[in-house]
Amino acid sequence: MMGSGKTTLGRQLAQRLGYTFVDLDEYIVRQQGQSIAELFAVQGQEHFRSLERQALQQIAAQHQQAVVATGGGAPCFFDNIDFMNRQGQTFFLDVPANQLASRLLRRGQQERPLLAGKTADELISYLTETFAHRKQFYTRAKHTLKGPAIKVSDFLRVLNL
Ligand SMILES: Nc1ncnc2c1ncn2[C@@H]1O[C@H](COP(=O)(O)OP(=O)(O)O)[C@@H](O)[C@H]1O
Ligand SMILES: O=C(O)C1=C[C@@H](OP(=O)(O)O)[C@@H](O)[C@H](O)C1
Ligand SMILES: [Mg+2]
Repeated sequence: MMGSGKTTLGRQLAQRLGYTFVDLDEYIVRQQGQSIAELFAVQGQEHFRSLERQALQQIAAQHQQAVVATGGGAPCFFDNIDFMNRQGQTFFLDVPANQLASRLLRRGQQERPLLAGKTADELISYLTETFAHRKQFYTRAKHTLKGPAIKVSDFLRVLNL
């Protein structure tokens, strides 16, 4: 989910493993020359989802040893979760919705078009409902890390490193 720490922890994990780090959102922003908010506003979410799928496949073809942080929606569209499971290890960061909301309130909302303009109450409702719908995709990841504050050492333990 948004705010679970994919970008932050993915970057730290890659550094610890000596792997390349790729953030799917950052890759798309650089490739398209537009922010995530602009992409949603100008061409719509559907177009963003197709760019996201294309980027995921490009990144997989470009790297052998990389940590990839996806956006929270990526595993929930097309066959992306199956595709990712075929490429390597996949992790679901299962962070409670109230924790996501407190991390994302205000600053985190601005750069995330799905959250922009929501009050605190609207944010918690949206995250709770979206999480409930998306769980069926997230739980197909090979590994789940659960808790309010997941750490890099949690990934390493699961990978026996
Ligand atoms: N493990 C963590 N513990 C506490 N706060 C975190 C953790 N990971 C990320 N954060 C904070 O939560 C916010 C969202 O993190 P981010 O890595 O962008 O999440 P995502 O990429 O999953 O949306 C940031 O403000 C970040 O500093
Ligand atoms: O959950 C989502 O649908 C989205 C998550 C975002 O990434 P983060 O999960 O890194 O915030 C970004 O891809 C876009 O705003 C949509
Ligand atoms: Mg991110």
